[in-house]
Amino acid sequence: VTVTVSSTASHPIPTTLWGQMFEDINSGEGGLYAELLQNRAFQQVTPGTTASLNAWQAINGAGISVIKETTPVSAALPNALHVTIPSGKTGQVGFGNTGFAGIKVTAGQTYTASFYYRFPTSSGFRGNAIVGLQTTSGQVLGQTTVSLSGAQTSWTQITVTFQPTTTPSSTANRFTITLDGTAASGQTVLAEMGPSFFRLPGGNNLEGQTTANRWQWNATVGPLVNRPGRQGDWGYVNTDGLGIYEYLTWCEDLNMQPIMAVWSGYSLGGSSVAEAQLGPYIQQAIDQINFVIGDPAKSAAAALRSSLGHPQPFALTYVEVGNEDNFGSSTYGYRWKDIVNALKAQFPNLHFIATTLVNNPVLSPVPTEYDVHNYNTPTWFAQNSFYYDDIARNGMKYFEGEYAAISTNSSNIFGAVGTGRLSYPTMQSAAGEAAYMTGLERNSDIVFAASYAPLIGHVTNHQWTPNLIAHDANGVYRSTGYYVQKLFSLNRGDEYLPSTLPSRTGTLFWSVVRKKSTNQIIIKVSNTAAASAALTFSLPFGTVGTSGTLQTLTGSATASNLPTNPNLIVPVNSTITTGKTFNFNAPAVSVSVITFTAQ
Ligand SMILES: O=S(=O)(O)O[C@H]1C[C@H](O)[C@@H](O)[C@@H]1CO
Repeated sequence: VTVTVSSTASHPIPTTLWGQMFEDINSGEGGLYAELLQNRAFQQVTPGTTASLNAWQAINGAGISVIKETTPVSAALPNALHVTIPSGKTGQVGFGNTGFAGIKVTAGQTYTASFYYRFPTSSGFRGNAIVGLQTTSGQVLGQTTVSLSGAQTSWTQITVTFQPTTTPSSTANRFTITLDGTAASGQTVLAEMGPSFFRLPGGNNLEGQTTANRWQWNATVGPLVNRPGRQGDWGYVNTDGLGIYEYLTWCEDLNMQPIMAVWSGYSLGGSSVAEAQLGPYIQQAIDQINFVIGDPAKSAAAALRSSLGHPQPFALTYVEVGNEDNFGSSTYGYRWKDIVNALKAQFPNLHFIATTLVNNPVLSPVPTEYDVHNYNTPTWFAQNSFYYDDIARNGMKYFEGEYAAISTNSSNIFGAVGTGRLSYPTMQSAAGEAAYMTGLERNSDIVFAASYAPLIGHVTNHQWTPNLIAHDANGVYRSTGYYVQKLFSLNRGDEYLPSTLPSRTGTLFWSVVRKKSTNQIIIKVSNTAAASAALTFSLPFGTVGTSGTLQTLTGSATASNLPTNPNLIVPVNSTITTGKTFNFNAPAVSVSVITFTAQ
C-alpha cells in the first residue's frame, strides 16, 4: 500500500492524549501502596472470624484472635489483635504476617515497622519484643528488639527500623513480633511510562455496593490511625492508606494531571440517592474538589490540604461525575443536573465528564465530555479503529477512559479464562489495541484522553484479567499491551498529519504525527495480520532524513509476557532507511514506530 502524507496538519494533538487510569483492583493494596502487610489494622473485618485473621498467623503456640476493642486505638480502627502467650512456653512466641502472598526481603534495605500495643490489665511483665522479618520456615532475615512494659494499659505506638542481613531466594517470608516464651509466659498483649493524566479513584471502586461504602475522599486522608478503610468493590478491604493526597502527590511527582471522579449518587448494588437527598453528597463533592484546588483561607478542606504540606492547589481540569452511570441511567438525569449545576457554580473553570452512554439519556446541562469504555476482542479493536471518524464534530469531546482487548470470544467478552478471556495481554491483543490507538490519534481533535484499563493486577490475587502490568511480592511484569502504551506515549506528536487512510476493514493501520519541536515525523504502524505487510511512505517535505529509528514489538499472536518469562516480547530498536519515499515491511502481528526528521 502507498501512504501519501500531507504536509498540512489537520489538527493539534492534545497533550493529554495518552494516560493511565487507576483503581484498586489488587493494584493499590499489595501493589503500589508501599504497605507490605496485608490486613494491617484488621479494618472492616468481623472480630472472631477466620477472615479477620487474614494474612496473620500464630508463632510457636501463641493464642491470637481479632477482638472489638473496648478502648480502641482510634474511632477509625475499632479492632485489635488479642495475643495470649500460654504458660510453659520456651523460645520465641508471638505472631506473624505473610504480606500479600509473600514479602520481598532485600539485605541492606531499611524496613520500618510500627504498631500500637497495650496490656488489657496491668502486669509486672517487662521484656523485649523481637520485631523482624523471617522466612516462613523461621530463618531470621533481619530484626530488632524493643522493650514492652506490662504497666502500659493505654495504647502506645512503637516504631522501629531494621536492615535485613540476608536476601532470601524466595518471597515466602513474614513479618514477626515475638516475645520470649519464658519471660512472657501467661501474658496477654493486645498490630516506572510517561503518562500525561491519571484517572482516579475508579472505576467501580469509586461507587461502593451501597451508598455507605462508596469511596469517600475525607476518609482517605490524614494519619493512618484515622483512616477506617472500606469494603472495596473488588471483594477485599481497602485500607485507604493509598488515599486522595497520595494520589495527588503521585500525579505531581510524575507530572500527570489527575482526572478525578466524584461520587455521583449511584452504587453498584443498584441504589440511587433520591434527588431530595443529594445535598450532603454534593457538599462532599464540593469539599473533595476544594481539597484539591480550593483556597485554604476560604475552605476547610483546602486548609486541610495546606496542613498536610501542600498550600498551593493541585492541577485539576477534569472532574468525572460517577463511573459507568449507564448502569444507573434512569436517575443520572437529575443526579448529573444537580451535581454539575452546583459544582460548575463553585468551580466554573472545571470540565465535568459524563459517564452514561453518549446522549443517552439526553442530559442538561449538555456535557462537554463523555467517558467511553470499550472492552472487546483484539479483532473488534482492529475493526473499530474508525470508531471516532464517524462521530459528528459538534464541540463534544471524548475520553476513552477504559479500553482493552480482554477476550478472543466475541460472544462472551467478560467470561472466565478458558472461555476466551485473556489472563495476560497477548501480542494479538496488543496489536489490536495499537490499531485502535492509531484511530484515537487520528481523531484526537475530539478524543482528548485515552487510558487502558485496568492498569495493574496481582499475579495470583486478582479479580480481573488481563492487566497492563502484573505484580507480586517479587516485582512487576510488563505486558505486550504495556509496551504498546509506552510506544505511543513516549512517541507523541503535537500535531496530526493526514495521510492515505487505512482500510476500515483491513488488518494494517498507521498514524502519522509531527513533533514540531524536533522536526520529527513519527509513524506508528500496527499489522494485525498473520502475514507481513509491505508499505511505501511518500512524504511531501523538502528534506527528509535518510535514516530513522525503528522500534518494533512483535511475537507469536497468542504469546504473553509471563512472570516466568517476563521479557519474551519486548520492543527491539534498529535503524531504517528513510527518505521522501521509503519502504517498510511490517512483520506479522507487530506494532512499529518509525521516527525521522523532515522539514
Ligand atoms: O465489570 S466492569 O463493569 O466491566 O468493570 C470494569 C468497568 C469499571 O469501570 C472498571 O472498574 C472495571 C475494570 O476496569
